Amino acid sequence: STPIRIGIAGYGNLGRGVEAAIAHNDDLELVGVFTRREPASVQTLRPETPVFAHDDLAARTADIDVLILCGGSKNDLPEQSPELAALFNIVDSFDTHARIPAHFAAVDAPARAAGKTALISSGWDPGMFSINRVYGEALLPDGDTYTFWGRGLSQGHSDAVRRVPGVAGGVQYTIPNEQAIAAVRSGSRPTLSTREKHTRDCFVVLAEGADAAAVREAIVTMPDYFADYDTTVTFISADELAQDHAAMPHGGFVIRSGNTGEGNSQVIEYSLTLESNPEFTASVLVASARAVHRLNQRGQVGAHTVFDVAPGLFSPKSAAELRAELL
Ligand SMILES: NC(=O)C1=CN([C@@H]2O[C@H](COP(=O)(O)OP(=O)(O)OC[C@H]3O[C@@H](n4cnc5c(N)ncnc54)[C@H](OP(=O)(O)O)[C@@H]3O)[C@@H](O)[C@H]2O)C=CC1
Ligand SMILES: N[C@@H](C[C@H]1CC(C(=O)O)=NO1)C(=O)O
Repeated sequence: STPIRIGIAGYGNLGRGVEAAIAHNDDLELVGVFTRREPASVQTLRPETPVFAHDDLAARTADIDVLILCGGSKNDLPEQSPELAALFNIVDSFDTHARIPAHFAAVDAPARAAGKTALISSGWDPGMFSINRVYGEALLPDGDTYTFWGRGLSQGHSDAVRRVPGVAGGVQYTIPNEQAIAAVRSGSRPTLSTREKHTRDCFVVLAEGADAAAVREAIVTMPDYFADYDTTVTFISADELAQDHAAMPHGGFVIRSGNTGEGNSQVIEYSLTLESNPEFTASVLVASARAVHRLNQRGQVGAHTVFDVAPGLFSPKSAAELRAELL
């Protein structure tokens, strides 16, 4: 059958991961990368990948079935997703949880008006972890849900750090509280505040002439990202960042601990162990692009989240094949 033609909007860790992931999916074809920078300055994973200017997108609506947005959630996606949802079927990984309802509304209107389909906030959290939280609550109404991440590199928080004025580069690691995890695993269903579950460690390269105290304050007080956590900021050199912080492992798990009928304890757990956060997230985004293409073919326009997508739509297999092989 005809391959699904994919565009990548924004080429960072995630964009590179999508470029790699498309090569693992025979039913997908990469049209090219679209960047706000000078196209010739962008080094892609595969030399044959075409690179275009972001502004060329408006002229390419007939060439792309689904555009995967790989910009940062802090500043890029709030602007790009609504704008591009009016031109293309899109997938994004928007992960500023507190703002997902507003982002959904901002994308839904232009998508509907254009007869396009959007899937926002795909990935693993939000995304695969969200799906498992909703299953846990639906299956075990008498229960509590817990999510733990790391220790690992959060791309959303790292992007947010890099957008702070005076920051030349940086990463953020999320560290789970081991006592909190033990309490959850004991089945005691503890009440835990955001601050009691994780701490956040930032490693930052200061821009020339920037004020370290002002940068630290801007990070640790940042709403929706750091304000609710005990956060450290350590200043390092650009060489240390390149040498010691290039890998992007991550992972975590969702637990639903509940009780059924005659008081029996039931526990559901879904976990991820990721050597590369961006490559795994990209794998979810390309499967999401397949689902969005099918939803649009069925006339299901407007914004969607992973809660609105039947699991089979993520698979390249037909419904009949899935029934025969995976049911
Ligand atoms: N839902 C989920 O589970 C997950 C979501 N995410 C989301 O993915 C987002 C993107 O993460 P990530 O790819 O790591 O972010 P990056 O900082 O690597 O890239 C973000 C954007 O910055 C621009 N950019 C990239 N490199 C450079 C550079 N050297 N100089 C200038 N600009 C550059 C690119 O746009 P352009 O090419 O147009 O310049 C790119 O799209 C995160 O903000 C996070 O919110 C990530 C992981 C999981
Ligand atoms: N969206 C996260 C994916 C997970 C990781 C995370 C965290 O460490 O706070 N929250 O959700 C990311 O950008 O990496």
